[in-house]
Amino acid sequence: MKAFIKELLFLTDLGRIIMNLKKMVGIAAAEEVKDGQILGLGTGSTTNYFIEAIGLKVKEEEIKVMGIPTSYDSFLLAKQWNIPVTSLDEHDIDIAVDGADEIDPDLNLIKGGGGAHTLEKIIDYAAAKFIVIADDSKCVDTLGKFPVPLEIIPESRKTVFSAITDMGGIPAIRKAERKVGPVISDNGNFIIDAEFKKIDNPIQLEKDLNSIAGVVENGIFSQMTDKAIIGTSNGIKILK
Ligand SMILES: O=C(CO)[C@H](O)[C@H](O)COP(=O)(O)O
Repeated sequence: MKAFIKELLFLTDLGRIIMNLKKMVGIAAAEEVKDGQILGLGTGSTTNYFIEAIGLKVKEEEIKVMGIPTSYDSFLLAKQWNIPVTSLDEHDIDIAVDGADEIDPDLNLIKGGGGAHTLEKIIDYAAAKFIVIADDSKCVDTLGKFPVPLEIIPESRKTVFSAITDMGGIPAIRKAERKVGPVISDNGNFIIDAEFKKIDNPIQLEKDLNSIAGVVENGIFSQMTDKAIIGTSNGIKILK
């Protein structure tokens, strides 16, 4: 595995970069995991590489760990890799590793591109250490180009939409693919996306959005990331 990391660090073929960068940071995050730890297993194509790298270490009996998945998707992948699964009821989390849709220089994030941000936030925020992994296309000066995902109670759609509009956002229901109608979250709620274009104060907006009745959770993760492992064409960049 070390040889593979070395090979990826010196990748120069731009055509393979994004996928390989995701794999590179997934493997790098797995290198931080110690035997016996409880892991928060994030959701998304980048985190899938982390879960896979942990699965390989478990298979090779390099480490014994347990995972707490942040979605049905990461639960199924953990099962596929024979990573024992537990819950927050049973264990505290040592390290949570998760992806992001946007990362600002203060390590505030927008997450929820996969609609899993509610459980991701519960698990990532509960971890003793929260590491975000991403390729460098996710790094921005100011959050907001990526619309903020929100999980909402379906009955609250109209009032949530008008509250978001009053706050300067443009809300839209996320439409499902290969199913008619809205995306339904793992918790049975609607996922909506609110465009704010430029978020000057993510800490305040995270609080304000969650104060709207009917909002279960929003996808701004402010002030909680301990470390970001960013994949670039020149190798790995660590942000703290
Ligand atoms: O927040 C998430 C899912 O809800 C993902 O972590 C985020 O969308 C990044 O995904 P990817 O690694 O596929 O780019």
